Amino acid sequence: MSTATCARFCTPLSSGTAGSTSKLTTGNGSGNTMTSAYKKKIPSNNSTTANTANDSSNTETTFTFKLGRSNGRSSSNVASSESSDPLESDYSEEDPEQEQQRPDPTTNSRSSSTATTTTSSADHDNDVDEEDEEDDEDEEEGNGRDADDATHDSSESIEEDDGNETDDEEDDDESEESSSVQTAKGVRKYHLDDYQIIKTVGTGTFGRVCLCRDRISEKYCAMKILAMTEVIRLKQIEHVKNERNILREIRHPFVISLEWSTKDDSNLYMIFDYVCGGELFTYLRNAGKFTSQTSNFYAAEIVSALEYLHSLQIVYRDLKPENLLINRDGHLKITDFGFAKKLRDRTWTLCGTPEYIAPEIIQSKGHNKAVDWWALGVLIYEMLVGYPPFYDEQPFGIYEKILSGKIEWERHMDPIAKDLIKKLLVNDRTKRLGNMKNGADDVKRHRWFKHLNWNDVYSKKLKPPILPDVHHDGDTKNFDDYPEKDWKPAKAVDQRDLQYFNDF
Ligand SMILES: Nc1ncnc2c1ncn2[C@@H]1O[C@H](COP(=O)(O)OP(=O)(O)OP(=O)(O)O)[C@@H](O)[C@H]1O
Repeated sequence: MSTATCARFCTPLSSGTAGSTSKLTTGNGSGNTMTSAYKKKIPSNNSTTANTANDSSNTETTFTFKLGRSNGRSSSNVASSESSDPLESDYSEEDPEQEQQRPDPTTNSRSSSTATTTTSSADHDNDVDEEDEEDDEDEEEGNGRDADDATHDSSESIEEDDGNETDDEEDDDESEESSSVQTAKGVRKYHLDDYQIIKTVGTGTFGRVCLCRDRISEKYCAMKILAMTEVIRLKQIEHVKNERNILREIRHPFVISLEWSTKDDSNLYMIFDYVCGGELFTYLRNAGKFTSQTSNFYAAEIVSALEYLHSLQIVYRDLKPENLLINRDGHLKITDFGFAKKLRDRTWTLCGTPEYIAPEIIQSKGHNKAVDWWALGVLIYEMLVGYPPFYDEQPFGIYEKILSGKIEWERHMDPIAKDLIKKLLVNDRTKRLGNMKNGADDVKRHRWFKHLNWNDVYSKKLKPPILPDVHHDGDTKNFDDYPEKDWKPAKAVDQRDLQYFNDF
């Protein structure tokens, strides 16, 4: 989710009220109960509305949408359980010549959706024997080692799907409202009361993110507060636990740092460093598009982070400008690990934001970290052009365009950047840059990054193209205002439900 924003270019499904959820049966449109659409303004007076529209595709898949991850952008969590391949049937008669419908860059609308789907084993095996083929450049050679060498138990439930693959949870005693944590300065006993909540800076499906001040260290931090009732209702227990567990494991200059997490009987709490510059999304919409140099800077920091995450077998799965925060020093911090997952092989959870979803996710083929490289291609395109390469007013239209593989190119686009995007937006993931035998090195060695010293990237030695306008570390001017009176205390969950979060 995000702040200061807008709906995405496309609009998912039907409209509703912020914070609620929706269930959609694709096909005849029956079964839709929708959720939320935020209406927000971007600071630059670009007003935006999160439009939503009824979907009318003809499959029998049930989707549950989680909306309102960002102000003005709706995000959706899709749980699909009735069809082994929910989207494929819609693409049999696609028209490859169909003109790409261009988004109006003056609207700041984006719908994001995340889908969780349980598919049949038949589908899972579709791709298992894919092999790499040589591409037209050295850097693209590979053997597709990441692509699909395993089978998967398709009968997993949504929770089981993610939960089973997050077997790195440690037993710990940190599931109290206070806990002792080893810090650089020794053991600290953390309490929720240590944090003085100052202001809401973001909202999400399950709650909100607040700027707060650590009374002990006097540092500003961001507290993500998730109402357990909502997490349970939206069947996101395992995603939230994944998020916490993965965040505890990682440390990287361009990834948000989790300081502490806890719960009480109504909420889950995660405390992060506060990133006061706001979202890259806001800067991009205000600028219209970025120069090749600016895009290159942000892309490089993302490549560095993705390489790190993938080295830990973590697939991020939600790359988009809304989830990229700009720190006071101008460097990026990737946030929102709600869809990140520790992989054993492939995973079948359908998730992401429509414009950023890779073809193999749409086709329920099982996917791996290649989806992040696909999303990087979408992101670089969006930074350079101002809107994403696959656009339609409805998610199914977006999916259709993604599968068609047809991309419209701006005449004056940097040809070297275009070459990289083309190599990332390859439908066959075994030929996708980043997912071949040299992994991230192939991306790092691409000509668009030729001038970079990657150690300098990691060490934040590159000069940031944008320095956020902030006066102090706790400045909230880059975030929208949220009426604080809108927040009612979350309901306490009963003991039985509380057990779902025993290890949080
Ligand atoms: N560490 C942080 N510092 C500053 N702002 C933050 C921080 N973390 C999150 N935010 C703001 O809060 C918003 C919501 O955060 P996040 O996306 O993590 O929440 P979420 O509940 O997972 O959202 P969603 O329901 O869309 O998945 C972000 O888009 C960002 O604008």
